[in-house]
Amino acid sequence: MAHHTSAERDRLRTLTERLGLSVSDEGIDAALDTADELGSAVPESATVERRESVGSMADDPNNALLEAYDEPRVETDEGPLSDVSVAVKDVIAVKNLSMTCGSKSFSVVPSYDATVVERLLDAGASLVGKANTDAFAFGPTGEFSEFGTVTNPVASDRVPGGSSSGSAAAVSAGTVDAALGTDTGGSVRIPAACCGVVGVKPTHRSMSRYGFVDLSPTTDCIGPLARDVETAARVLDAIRGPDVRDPSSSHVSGESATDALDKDGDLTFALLSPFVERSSDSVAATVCAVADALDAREDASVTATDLELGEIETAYPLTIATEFAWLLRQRGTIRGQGTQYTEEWRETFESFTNCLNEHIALRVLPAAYLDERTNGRSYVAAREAVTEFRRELHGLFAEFDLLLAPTLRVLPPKYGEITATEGMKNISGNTGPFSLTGNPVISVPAGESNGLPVGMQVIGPHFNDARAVRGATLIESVRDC
Ligand SMILES: NC(=O)C[C@H](N)C(=O)O
Repeated sequence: MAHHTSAERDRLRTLTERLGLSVSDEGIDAALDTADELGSAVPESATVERRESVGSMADDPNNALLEAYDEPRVETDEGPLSDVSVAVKDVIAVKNLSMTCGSKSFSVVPSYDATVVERLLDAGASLVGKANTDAFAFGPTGEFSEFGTVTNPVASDRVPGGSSSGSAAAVSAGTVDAALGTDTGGSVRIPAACCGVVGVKPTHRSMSRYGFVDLSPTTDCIGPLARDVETAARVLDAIRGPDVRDPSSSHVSGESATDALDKDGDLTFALLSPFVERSSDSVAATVCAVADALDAREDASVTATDLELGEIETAYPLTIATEFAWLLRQRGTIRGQGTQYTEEWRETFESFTNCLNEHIALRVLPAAYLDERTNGRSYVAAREAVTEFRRELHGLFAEFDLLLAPTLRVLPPKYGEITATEGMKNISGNTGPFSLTGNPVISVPAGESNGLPVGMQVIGPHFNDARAVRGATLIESVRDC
C-alpha cells in the first residue's frame, strides 16, 4: 500500500463529495493507489469487493432476466425477425418495463421504447424482457449487478463476463434466441466469450443510442448477442442506421451484414501478436489453432503481425472513467431525458449518485482525480494514445481485410478472482482498445480449453461490420478442426 499525504486524501475526499459518491477511508486510499498507477508512478493496485447476491425478479435459474412479460411482446408477425425472441439489457429503455441499470438506486418506468427496441419490434421480434447487467454497465465480470450475480450456463463456477452478463447467459442457456447488450469497452464481447456465444460490437455511432443510459459516449455501442453469426447479423441489420432522435448516430450506412453471409471472395487476416502474447497459453493455443485452420482454407490467409500498442492499455480505463465522472457531474446520462422522463425520474436521478457501488467508485475516482490534478491533461493524453493506435490500425487495414485477437487474455475467471487493475487487464485489455478506436468487432467462439469457452475477436474497418460478419462465419466454419 502506497503512502499518501493527508492533503492528497482531503483533495480526493472533496472530489468524492462533489461527485456525490460515497467511499470508505480504505476506498480513498485504494483510489489514490490506482490514480498513481494510472499516472505511472506507484505500482500498487486497488482491490474491489464482490457484492453479495440479492436475488432476481424473475424465475430464471441463471438470474439472467430481471423482468419478463407474461407473454412476449410482439408488434407484428411479419418481418425478418419474426422467428427470433429477444431480451434487452436493462440499460436500454423499454416502454412500461422498469429500468434499473442493474442498480437498486435507479428505477424508472420509461414511457417510450428506445429506437433499437422499436426497430426490433418493427422487424417482428418477440420481446421477452429485460436482461441483468452489472450496475450502470460498469463491470467486466457480471458480478456487480445489485440484483445478484448471473450464472454462466456453460461453466457454473466461472463468471459469465460483464457487463451484458444477463444478455449472454439468456442466449447461451437458450432462454432467448438473441439479446441486445451494450459495449463500452468489451461488455458485449467479454460475456459472449465467457458464455460461448457470438457478440457484436458494431462500428461506434452506426446506430441510435436514443433511450440508452450513457457510460462513456465516445465508445458506447449497442450490439446483439446470439448463438450463431447469422442470427446476430440479422439482428444487427434490424437495429442499425441513423436516427433523428440521436444526432450522434452517423448517416453513413455500411453494407448489409446479412448479405455478407453468403458472399464469396478471399479474405486476408492479420493475427495481432501483442494481444496473443499477452494471453495465457491455453487461450493463445486455442486462438492460434483456429488461425491455422483458417489459413488452411483456400479463400483465407492469416499472418501473425506486430503492432505498437503505445499507451492504449492505459487510455481505456482513463477514458471511460473520466467520461462517466463528467456525466455524473452533469447529473444526466440518458438521451432524450428532456421530454421523456417524469419528475419522479428526475428525483431518482438526483439521489442515485450517492448509491453507486464501490466497484464503480473505485474505478471512477482515480480517473476523475487525475483529470482534476492534471487539468484535463490525463484525458487529452488518453485521446492522443487513441489517435496513435488508430493510425496503427489504419496501416494494417491497408494491408489486410480483417484483424484477429483473443477476446479475453485468460479463460473465464472464477467468481471473486478479478480484484485488481492487472486482473481487469486480463479481461478487458484486448477489447478496450478497439472500443476506443470505434471499429466494428465480433467475438466469436473459437473452441474450448480445459472445457471452458474461448472467444476470438474479428476486427473490421469502420462501417464495414459486414466484412467482420463474413470473417466471423469463416471462423465458425473452421473451429474445432
Ligand atoms: N460497459 C463496458 O463495456 C464496461 C466494461 N465491461 C468494463 O467494466 O470496463
